[in-house]
Amino acid sequence: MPLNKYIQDGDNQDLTNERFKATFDTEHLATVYHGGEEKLKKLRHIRNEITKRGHLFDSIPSAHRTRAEKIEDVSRKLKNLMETVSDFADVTDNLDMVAIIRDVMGVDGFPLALHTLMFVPTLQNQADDEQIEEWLMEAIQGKIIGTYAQTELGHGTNLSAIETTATFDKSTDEFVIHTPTTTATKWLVFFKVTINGVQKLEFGRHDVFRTAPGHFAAGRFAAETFRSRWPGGLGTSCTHVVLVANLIIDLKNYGLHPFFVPIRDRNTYLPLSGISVGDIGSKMGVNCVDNGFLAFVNYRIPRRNMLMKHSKVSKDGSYTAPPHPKAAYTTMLYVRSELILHQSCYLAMAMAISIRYSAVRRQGEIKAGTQEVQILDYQTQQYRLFPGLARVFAYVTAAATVSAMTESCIKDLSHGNSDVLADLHALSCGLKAVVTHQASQSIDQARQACGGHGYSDASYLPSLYTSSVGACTYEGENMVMLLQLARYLMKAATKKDEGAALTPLVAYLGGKSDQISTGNDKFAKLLSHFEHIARRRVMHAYRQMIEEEQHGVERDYAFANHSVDWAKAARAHTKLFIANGFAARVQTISDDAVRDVFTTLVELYLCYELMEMAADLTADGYLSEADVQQLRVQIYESLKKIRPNAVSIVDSFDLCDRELRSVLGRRDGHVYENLYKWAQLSPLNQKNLPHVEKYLKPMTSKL
Ligand SMILES: Cc1cc2nc3c(=O)[nH]c(=O)nc-3n(C[C@H](O)[C@H](O)[C@H](O)COP(=O)(O)OP(=O)(O)OC[C@H]3O[C@@H](n4cnc5c(N)ncnc54)[C@H](O)[C@@H]3O)c2cc1C
Repeated sequence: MPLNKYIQDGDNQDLTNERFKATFDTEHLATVYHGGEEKLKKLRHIRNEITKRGHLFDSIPSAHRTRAEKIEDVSRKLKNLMETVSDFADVTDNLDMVAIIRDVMGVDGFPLALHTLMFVPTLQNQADDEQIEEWLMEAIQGKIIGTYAQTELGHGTNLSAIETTATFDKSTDEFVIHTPTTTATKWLVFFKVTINGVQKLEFGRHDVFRTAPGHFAAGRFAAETFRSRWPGGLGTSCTHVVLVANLIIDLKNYGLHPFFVPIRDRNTYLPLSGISVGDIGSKMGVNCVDNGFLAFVNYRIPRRNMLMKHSKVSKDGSYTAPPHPKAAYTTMLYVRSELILHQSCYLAMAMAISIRYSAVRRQGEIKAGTQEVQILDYQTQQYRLFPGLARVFAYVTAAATVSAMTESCIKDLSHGNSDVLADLHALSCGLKAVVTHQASQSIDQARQACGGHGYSDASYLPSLYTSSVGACTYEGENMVMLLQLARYLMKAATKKDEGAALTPLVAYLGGKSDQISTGNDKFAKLLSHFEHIARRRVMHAYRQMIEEEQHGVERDYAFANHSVDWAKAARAHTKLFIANGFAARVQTISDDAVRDVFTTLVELYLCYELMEMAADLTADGYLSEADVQQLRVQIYESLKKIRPNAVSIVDSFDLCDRELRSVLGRRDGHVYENLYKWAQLSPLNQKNLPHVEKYLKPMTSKL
C-alpha cells in the first residue's frame, strides 16, 4: 500500500511517480495539518455532503462570467447553502464554516462575506445579552444581512479622525446619525445639495464646494457632506450595518462606538429614508463582494441600537465606560486571527496548484540532448516554491496560537482582566502585516513559477493572489499595523533601558530569552539568530530615536523620523514569534516520518527567513560570511530533501478539485486536455460577437 493515499488509476504518470516517492503517510500529515483526526474527519464529512448537493457547485467557471453574473451565481449558491448547511455542519463552528465557504464560494468572496467575518462576530462580542437575544439568531439565519461600516472616504487608518456622529436625543430616546459638514480634506464625496429648495445627492469634490462651512462659493447651494464608506456587502446586499460613529451626549464626544443600524427595507430592499447606499464598482480582486458607499443625514435609530456589552448609554443620557478602554478591540483581534488562517489556506491552495503543475510540466533539459525535465527538478523552481510551502505550516501554527490567545483574552476581558490585551493587540498587528504580505508574495511566486498558464484564470492563481493581497490593506493597512506594533516595542525598549520587567513576548530585548525551548539544538541556534536580529533592530531604532530626542526633537517626531527602522524592527519581532511557534510545533508530532518532514520544513523556513534578513546577521560581526554561507547551503540541502515529498506534502492539505478550481492543480494531473476544455467555455468562442460584427468585419471585409 503506497504511503500517498491520493494515487488513482489513470492519473498523469509523472504525478503518480511523484506520489510513490512519499516517505511519510499522507493521512498522518493531513491529520497534523488539519489539527487532529476529528477535525479532518469532520472536514471530509462536510465535503462529502457538499458533493451530494449539485446546487452548491459552480455551474460554469466563474472566470467566464461578468461581475454581475458572478455575484448572481454566488448568491444562488449562498441561498442554497443557507437552506441546507445546518443539516450537515455546525454553523457556530468557525473552522467548519471557513471550509464550507472556501469550497462552495471560492476565494473571490460573496455578498455575505463581511456578514460572517465581521458583522456576526461583532454582535457576538459587543452586543449585550438582550441585544444578542433580539438580533443574533436572525443574523445567523440570514434574515438580517449585515456588514461592518467603519472606513470613511477621508479616513481609513486614522480612526480618531472619523467624523460620523451618533448624537443622543433624550427627548425621543434615539440616536441621530449624522455627519458634521466641513473638513478641509479633499476627497470624492457625496453631498446633499439643496437646489432651489429641492434636496438631492450629488457626487463631487468637496474642496470645490467649500468656501465657508457647508456652503458653495456662489451661496446658491447648501452643501452638506455625507460620510461615505466601502464596506463589503454594502453595495447591494445588506439590510443592516454595524456602524462605527462618534457617540455624542450633551455635546460631549465619548469617542467611537458601534451601532446596529438598519439601512434597507427587508421586504423591498429599498434604502430607508435618509440613507443613500450603493456599489463602488469593480476592484483588483474579490469582485463577488459588493463593497459599497453609504451616506446618511439626521437618520434616527433607537437608543438600544448602540451595542452595549462594553459601554452603555441609559435613558437619562448617563454614560458607562467599558471596563477597559480598548474592550471593543476584541472583534479586531478575532478578525485578525481569522485572517491569518485564511491566508494560510490561500497559500496552501497556491502551493498545491503550482507544485502539482511543476511535477506535470516538462520544459527544457538540464544537460542538452537529454530528456526534458519536470520543472520541479530545477533548483530555482524549488527555491521559488518550497519556502512558500514551509510558510503554510508556519502560518497555520501561528493562526492556531493566536486564535487560542484571542479566545482566552476575550474570556479574561469578560471577567474584567485586560492584562494581555496590549501584548496581544500589538502581536496581532504584526502578524496581520507580515503574514498577508508574505503570503501574497509567495502566491505570486507560485503564479510566476507556472509560466504563462499561471497567468491564466484557469490556474486560479490570479484569484488567489488578488484575494490575498487585498488583505494587506483591509483590517488595518499593513505599514500602519507595523508602526502600531513598533510603538509597543518602543515602550518595551524604554522599559528595558530603565531596567523594568519585560513581558514574555519581549523578554529577548534583555538578552537571550527562555522562549526558545524546542529540544532541538539546531533550531535553538537558528532561533537565537532571530532573537539577535529582533533585539538589534528594536534597540537600533530606539537608540536613533533617543539620540534625536537628546537634540531636542519631540518623541513623536523622533519616532516618525525613524519609522522605516521601526517598521523593520516590528517585522523582525513578528518573524521571531512565528519562528518560535513553528519550531516548537515539531515536538508535538508523534509520527516519526511526519516529524522528519516537518523538521525539514522548519529548517528551510528558519534559514530562508534568516537569509531574507542576512545583512543583520553580519552587521557588527555577529556572524561571519562563512556562517551565512552555511545557512545558504542549508537552504539548498532542505530543498533537495523536500523535493521527493513535495507533491505528497501538498496532497496532505486534502484539498479537492472542486475547491481548488484550478486546471493546473488537478489531482489527476491531466492539465493539457482540460485547459483546452476550459478555454472552450469562454463566451468569446461564440459566433457573431458584437465587436467583430460592428468593428472588425467592416475593416477586413472585401464585400
Ligand atoms: C478589499 C477591501 C475591502 C475593504 N472592506 C472594508 C469593510 O468591509 N469595511 C470598512 O470599513 N472598510 C473596508 N475597507 C477599507 C480599508 O479598511 C481601508 O482601505 C484601510 O483601513 C486603509 O485606509 P485608507 O484606505 O484610508 O488608506 P490610508 O489610511 O489613507 O493609507 C494610505 C497610505 O498612507 C499610509 N499611512 C496612513 N497613515 C499612516 C501613518 N499614521 N503612518 C505612516 N503611514 C501612514 C499607509 O501606509 C498607506 O500607504 C476595505 C478595503 C479593501 C481594499
